[in-house]
Amino acid sequence: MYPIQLKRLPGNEDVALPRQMSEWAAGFDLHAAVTEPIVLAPGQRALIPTGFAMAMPRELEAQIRPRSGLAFKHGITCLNTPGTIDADYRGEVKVLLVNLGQDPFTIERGERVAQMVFQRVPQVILEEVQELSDTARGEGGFGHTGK
Ligand SMILES: O=c1ccn([C@H]2C[C@H](O)[C@@H](COP(=O)(O)OP(=O)(O)OP(=O)(O)O)O2)c(=O)[nH]1
Ligand SMILES: [Mg+2]
Repeated sequence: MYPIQLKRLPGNEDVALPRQMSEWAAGFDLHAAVTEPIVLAPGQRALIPTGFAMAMPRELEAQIRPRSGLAFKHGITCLNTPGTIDADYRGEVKVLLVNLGQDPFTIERGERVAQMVFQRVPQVILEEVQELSDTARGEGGFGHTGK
């Protein structure tokens, strides 16, 4: 269990903090902290505030992912999915939504607009070399094994 600290930002006492909607849910749903409803026209994007900031151990990241129900029913998704929350970020968590549907979609205050999944990030060291190890795949990619 990793401890994650959440800080509610002023004026958002009425907006729920991230929460799991079932006991084993991978994602914590994020609630919109918009001050008034936002109408997203087809093709339009908007940065949605969530009303909180957080601190997590450095070996973690948080991914902001779409909710499949909003995507399926309304074409609402995260433009930068999965969004990346760095462990050292202390600003408000925001959700970049885009409307890929055919109808305007209204985002109400308190509505669940996305979900946040925590992941461990391996610590790595990048080193520049002149030669890479040989493999059977070599440089083959982008479908070279067939359809
Ligand atoms: O969906 C997102 C994506 C990012 N962020 C915040 C947290 C993250 O740590 C920071 C930077 O995100 P990212 O690295 O994806 O954006 P960038 O364009 O590279 O900005 P920066 O130069 O600030 O790293 O913005 C969000 O609140 N929501
Ligand atoms: Mg960045």
